[in-house]
Amino acid sequence: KKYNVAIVGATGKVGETFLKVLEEKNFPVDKLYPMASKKSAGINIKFQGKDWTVEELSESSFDKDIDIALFSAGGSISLKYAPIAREKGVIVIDNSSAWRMDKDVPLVVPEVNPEDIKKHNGIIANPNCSTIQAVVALKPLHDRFKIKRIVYSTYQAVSGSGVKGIRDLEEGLKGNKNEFYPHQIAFNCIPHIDVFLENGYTKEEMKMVEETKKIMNDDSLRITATAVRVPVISGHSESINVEFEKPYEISEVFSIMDSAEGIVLVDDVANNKYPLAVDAADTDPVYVGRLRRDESVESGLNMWVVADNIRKGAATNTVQIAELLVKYDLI
Ligand SMILES: O=C(O)CCCc1cccc(C(=O)O)c1C(=O)O
Repeated sequence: KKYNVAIVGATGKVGETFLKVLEEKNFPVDKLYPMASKKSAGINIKFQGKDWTVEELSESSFDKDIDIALFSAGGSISLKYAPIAREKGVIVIDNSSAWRMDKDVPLVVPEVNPEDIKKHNGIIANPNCSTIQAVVALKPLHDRFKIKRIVYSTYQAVSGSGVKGIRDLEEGLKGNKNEFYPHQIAFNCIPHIDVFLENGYTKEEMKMVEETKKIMNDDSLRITATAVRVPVISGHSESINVEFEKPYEISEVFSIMDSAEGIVLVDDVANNKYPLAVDAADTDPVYVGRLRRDESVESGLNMWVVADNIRKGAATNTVQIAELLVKYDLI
């Protein structure tokens, strides 16, 4: 069977990666409907050996025979158009935060909570990139040792902000002033991603806290986060400290990580081997390393987790969700 797929935000960084990953995975697409804002309408897109024309997104865009719509065009577009698409019988997989915490919307990472997809009511949410890579690494350990507390510290690539963030870094490195970030990102670290909230955290930090609990289906988890922008183009790196309910052996952690789905263990510090953003760029795995006991608590562990924020962090995870719909015969 082949499916008619709409791509909302087809010309953005994530949108173009949706297309790249759909092709790489040979997803069975019959008709492609690339959609974007007026300024991108008319652009030609080559996909699976054919030419497709970008149409301007409108309220009637979903009046045709579309099976799945992949959204990555910002929260306001998702809030307005996902319900319109759903009304027409389209299954929406949304990459924005607009629907993630809605109780009727499953928030899915296929390696972590694939079954949740069966509860969908027409909209499925793709988690925040920093959350996705973290829960892929944490889920196998949570299943075995029961996590009680998580401390996230992230080092996030500028591509997470799209082309404007990338340009700020490239221009900044040439000594030109910044346009997009509140401060110079070149030669700097900025502890400010998204907006600040009443509690002094940023939205990016609270996304990690709240989305982790929903995906792991455990509101008892105690989580804190600090999200930092760093002068890297591709690949988010994260230092993750966890405290378990149960005691553990470090050798068992290594074997769990080495065999877990979606994870590549890179941990051989005697030979300077540990996950690096430049190695993760343009690949799909979540890379885990620097595994070591946190001696300051009863049963604690430190790790270093790296992944491509545009691929596994957004586009690949979304396409994997589409593949799950097919696998579970939900479409
Ligand atoms: O900056 C980063 O490194 C990741 C942030 C990704 C992002 C950017 C703008 C808006 C949203 C949003 O959907 O709210 C999101 C998101 O949460 O996926």
